[in-house]
Amino acid sequence: MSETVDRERVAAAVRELLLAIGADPDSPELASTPARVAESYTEFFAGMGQDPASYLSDAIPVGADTGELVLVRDLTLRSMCEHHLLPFRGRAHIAYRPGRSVVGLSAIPRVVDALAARPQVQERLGEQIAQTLADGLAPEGVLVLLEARHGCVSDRGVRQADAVTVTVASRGVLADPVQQAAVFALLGQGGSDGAS
Ligand SMILES: Nc1nc2c(ncn2[C@@H]2O[C@H](COP(=O)(O)OP(=O)(O)OP(=O)(O)O)[C@@H](O)[C@H]2O)c(=O)[nH]1
Ligand SMILES: [Zn+2]
Repeated sequence: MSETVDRERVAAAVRELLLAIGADPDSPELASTPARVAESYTEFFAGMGQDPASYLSDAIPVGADTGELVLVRDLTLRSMCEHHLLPFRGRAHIAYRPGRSVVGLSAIPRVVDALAARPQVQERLGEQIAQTLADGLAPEGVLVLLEARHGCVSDRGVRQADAVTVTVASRGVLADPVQQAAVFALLGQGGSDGAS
């Protein structure tokens, strides 16, 4: 993994930003802020230097032993909206019908994180997760359900503090509404209390 965030450049930009809003970046209160924000940006945008497919290289062959459905639900979703550079946060639920292989369970949140820690829109993020899993696991089907609250919707503009956006991206047999219904039924059986 290579780090692509240039801390010095971010810090210089934040200093400019503080000046632009009429604040004094040299005041004791704000003197460390540009460096702190730069450090935060290395976390927020850590996915920029990552290849999400690399987390799927250790697929576990299972052949006829493969179960019918794998659902990894209630993953923490953290991303950054590309329009306003404000966070959107919630949950990701990933289902797939395996082909000849499955993948270690921890690989799935790593794929989600690598694609989420970039400037994103929710719909594209869901599609990219679905496509990465479809390419890397050759499953019979994939379904990615994301539910998130967007800072740009809750804290500015329309200021809808409770609005949750739900998106679905699917591939293969899980693009079929009847098969999707089985996943939605499982998701409806408790566990998640919605985006947080
Ligand atoms: N489809 C989609 N829209 C998003 C997402 N995140 C933010 N948006 C929307 O992107 C739009 C950006 O609209 P613009 O007109 O360019 O910016 P704006 O004037 O700040 O928009 P308002 O939020 O309506 O004030 C807004 O409607 C946002 O709510 C996302 O993940 N998916
Ligand atoms: Zn936004």
